Amino acid sequence: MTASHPAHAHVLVIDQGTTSTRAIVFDHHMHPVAQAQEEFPQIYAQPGWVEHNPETLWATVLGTARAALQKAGLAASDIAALGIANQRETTLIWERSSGRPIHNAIVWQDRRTASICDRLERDGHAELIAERTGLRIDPYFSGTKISWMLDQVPGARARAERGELAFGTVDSFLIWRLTGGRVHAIDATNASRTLLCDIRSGTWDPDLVRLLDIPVSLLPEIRDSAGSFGETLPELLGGAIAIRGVAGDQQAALIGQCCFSPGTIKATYGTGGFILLNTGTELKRSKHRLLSTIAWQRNGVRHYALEGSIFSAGAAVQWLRDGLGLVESSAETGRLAEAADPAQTLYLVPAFTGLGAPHWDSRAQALITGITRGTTKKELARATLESVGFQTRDLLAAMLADDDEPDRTRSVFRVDGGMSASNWTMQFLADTLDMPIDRPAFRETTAMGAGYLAGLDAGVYPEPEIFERQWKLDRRFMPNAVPEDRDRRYRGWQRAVKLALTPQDE
Ligand SMILES: Nc1ncnc2c1ncn2[C@@H]1O[C@H](COP(=O)(O)OP(=O)(O)O)[C@@H](O)[C@H]1O
Ligand SMILES: O=P(O)(O)OC[C@H](O)CO
Repeated sequence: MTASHPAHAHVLVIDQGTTSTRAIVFDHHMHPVAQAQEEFPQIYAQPGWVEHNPETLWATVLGTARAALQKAGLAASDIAALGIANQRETTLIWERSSGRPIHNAIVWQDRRTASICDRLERDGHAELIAERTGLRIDPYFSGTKISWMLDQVPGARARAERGELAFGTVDSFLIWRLTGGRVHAIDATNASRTLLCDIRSGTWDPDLVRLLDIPVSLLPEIRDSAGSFGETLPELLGGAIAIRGVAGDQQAALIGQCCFSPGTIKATYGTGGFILLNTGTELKRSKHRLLSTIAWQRNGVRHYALEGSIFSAGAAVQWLRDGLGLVESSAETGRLAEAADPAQTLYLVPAFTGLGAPHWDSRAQALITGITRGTTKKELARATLESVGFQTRDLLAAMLADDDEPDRTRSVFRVDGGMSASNWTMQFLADTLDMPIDRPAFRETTAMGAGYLAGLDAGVYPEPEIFERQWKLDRRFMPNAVPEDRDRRYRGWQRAVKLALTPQDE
């Protein structure tokens, strides 16, 4: 990107996501030069539970990082910095002495702590938690998952109190393993998803730590997203590499999409869907059940975002493919949707792991409405893809209602994630939101964002004003729906959602 940098100043990124781990090597112009990816199994031990085997995560991290370096024909000494992006909220606790986890990682989608959340809600803590953390009481976040592990794994609480255990989200766990236990740290974006961090100051909140009964010795140190996280053990990647950029994957995508200005939005459609609106250095509060979250922290200065979190986006497509066996590949859903009968109005509310923003109903049940004798997999595929558009419209409406400058907010909406490959879904999104949707040429924006943070800290990549010039459009989807049809269909979606929500008297 700047001609003065030596050609060996590459950046390696590990993107540890919900269903797969990717590693990408970028050169000093921020061009990707090699990539490796490995999927890993999801563990559904009980209904509503989702776990990952930490050793499998670690194996995929090492495997993909080594493979990417090898494909690039580079050695560790060619890498100026390592960046990490990770699935957020997913919770691990491990032994400080051995680095061995005491339990499988409890994944962000896991609902097992719904009753702990009910108790917090009943005891009147919602306001305090929202004020300090920008979050809501929901099993999604790490805090109640930590409490659950301490209470359910035999001996864990006593060991934690003796200082023998360490907690971390996936970034912390990887930093611990990569540095051989020398660094126990978390970046500010990941900390902001734990339910324990005061996002006004970027520090652990003693009241919340006490409320959830979590020994302070468990907690990692909160650091800038662009900054030093130690060095990898030389034997892991063939030489020591400095870890200099860390961010939760959704925040990393916001950076990779160059949404640096307040009012810009990115939406990532992977397993879930996450829509983030940059609100600058101002911490904005939502009146419409969105989250406030740290977008990144650099030189101790925090930037913030409003976030709408959709728990099932691509997950619903995966269900059609792997659960029902209706399609062989995810991409087939677009072709089926295209051929669906326009006269049928089917709705799928994909509350497979409850509903996130703006409903926050962890017990909501998935449902399909409008089935007739004429319904085929074509209409079901269309309803599945449409559910992503409808859920996004729910969230955009909340963002615009929270916004003092809604016109500015309607100017930049950039998409990425596996599902953004679906032209049919992106056109439906533009139609439903009634605004243009921009898809970038380089879609690994999560890795790009973490790589940018690491390269920026290493002095290899330039400041945001220059970096954002490299963002390139692949395709703009223009809205093209008949307003009456669009709004009638959306009202039908809203009716279907009402049926999926837990009745108030339960
Ligand atoms: N052409 C497509 N049409 C619809 N869904 C797709 C398409 N390609 C990928 N997906 C969905 O995108 C998801 C994978 O996206 P990815 O960003 O890799 O997810 P994650 O980071 O959560 O692991 C899967 O759920 C898959 O079903
Ligand atoms: O790994 P992804 O892309 O599904 O993202 C998961 C989110 O970080 C959960 O909050």
